[in-house]
Amino acid sequence: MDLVLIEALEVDTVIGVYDWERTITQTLRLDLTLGTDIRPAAAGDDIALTLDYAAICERIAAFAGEHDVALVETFAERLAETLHDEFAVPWLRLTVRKPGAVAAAAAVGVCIERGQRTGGT
Ligand SMILES: Nc1nc2c(c(=O)[nH]1)N=C([C@H](O)[C@@H](O)CO)CN2
Repeated sequence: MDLVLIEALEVDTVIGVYDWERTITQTLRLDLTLGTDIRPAAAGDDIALTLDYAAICERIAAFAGEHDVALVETFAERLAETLHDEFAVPWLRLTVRKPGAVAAAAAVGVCIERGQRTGGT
């Protein structure tokens, strides 16, 4: 399986378990590794035959703007479902970091893997 990468994508959203967090927008930092087979796109030099990382970044920004949840776990799980459904991603690893949430830490967050990681030749 080949991998398409998106690193340190910053998106703004309403997120948090505390009342004061319900009234502000916070920035999340996302790392995504998306499983695919890049060979058809490479053979045809055709963006339509691969995962368009620019389109995926736009979709993630829109998703963040539309959603309002308490936990980074919920954000990660729902985003993974959305990407799986809309971009036919067979496997992904998604890290969601919330910088500044804990003063003594550079960031806190979660990392999930979803889907089937198939072998390649
Ligand atoms: N496992 C989690 N722990 C905590 C979360 C979270 O989303 N997942 N969130 C908070 C607060 O919203 C915190 O980020 C505010 O600083 C606390 N723990």
